[in-house]
Amino acid sequence: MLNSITLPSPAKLNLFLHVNGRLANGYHELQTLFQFIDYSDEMSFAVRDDGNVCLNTPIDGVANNDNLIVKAARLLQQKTGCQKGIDIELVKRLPMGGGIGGGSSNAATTLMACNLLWALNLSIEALAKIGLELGADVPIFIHGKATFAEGVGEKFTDMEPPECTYLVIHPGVHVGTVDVFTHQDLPRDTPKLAPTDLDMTKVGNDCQQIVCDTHPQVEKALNWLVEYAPSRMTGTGSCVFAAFDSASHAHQALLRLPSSMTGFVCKGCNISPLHQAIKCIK
Ligand SMILES: C[C@@](CO)(OP(=O)(O)O)[C@H](O)COP(=O)(O)OP(=O)(O)OC[C@H]1O[C@@H](n2ccc(N)nc2=O)[C@H](O)[C@@H]1O
Ligand SMILES: Nc1ncnc2c1ncn2[C@@H]1O[C@H](COP(=O)(O)OP(=O)(O)O)[C@@H](O)[C@H]1O
Repeated sequence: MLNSITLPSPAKLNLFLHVNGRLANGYHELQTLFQFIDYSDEMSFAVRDDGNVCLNTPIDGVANNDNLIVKAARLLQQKTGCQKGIDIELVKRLPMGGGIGGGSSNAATTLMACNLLWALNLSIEALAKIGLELGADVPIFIHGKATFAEGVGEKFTDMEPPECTYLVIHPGVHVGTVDVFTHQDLPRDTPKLAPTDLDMTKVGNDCQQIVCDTHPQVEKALNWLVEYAPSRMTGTGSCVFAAFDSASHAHQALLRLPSSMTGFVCKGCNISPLHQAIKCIK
């Protein structure tokens, strides 16, 4: 019986992001293409018999009770009546509030790991439904395949975009998702696309302009990156990315990055590194 496990908790990019409308509950209807990247936090889990959920590596500025990791494990206990607990260690690499989904990914990895270690045998669909209660982006990390997502991000049509090499830049600012979605100037009326009609040359990120207006550092990062390749923001920001024709060209550009920004080179993955790792264990 498996008692402990170490898993990656990868980031995602929104290769495009359209806002199609606003629902009565204030949430927005979106269309987006999610792709995972091979740049991840690392999470280790070990079963406890006393029922406690212990995150032994707290994140600065995030109380453990507010941490999506702890919330995910407790929600799973509550949904299943499981009496077991869990010790969790996190190595944080993903910038927070960067639109690359670190918190949501950590929650998804926790749900997947506890499902295995507590021998709950919940399906991916059941875990994704539980994950949606924690955040709109959690289900995609449980789904684990690059996908065209609709609704608030829970209706999926799987796709296989090219697994490009990306340079991802963090402009050194945090952008709050709520601030973007409550901004009066956010365009909210982009017509819906049929997934089969998706043409990547004709789509963009509807949140990008207002984030550039409110956070000039994001615009600066986009303008720096566009000298090398077409650049775009992911999610509600603040990270921006561009596809490069080789890892060495991306690393050469990274060496010239202004000191106010940080960045990393990664590769797009149409199967999440989390799911690749779990497949190797099973
Ligand atoms: C828009 C995306 C695209 O990937 O942005 P990023 O957060 O990744 O940048 C995500 O769907 C975000 O997902 P997530 O970060 O899990 O959002 P949640 O915690 O569920 O919601 C945070 C807040 O964003 C707003 N929100 C979120 C999702 C959505 N479809 N409509 C919204 O209006 C709501 O105000 C909500 O209170
Ligand atoms: N495990 C976690 N990792 C990162 N952020 C978390 C976590 N738990 C809660 N949060 C909160 O969620 C916010 C958004 O984090 P994150 O998911 O990294 O950004 P984004 O949604 O922009 O991709 C953070 O600023 C933090 O306050």
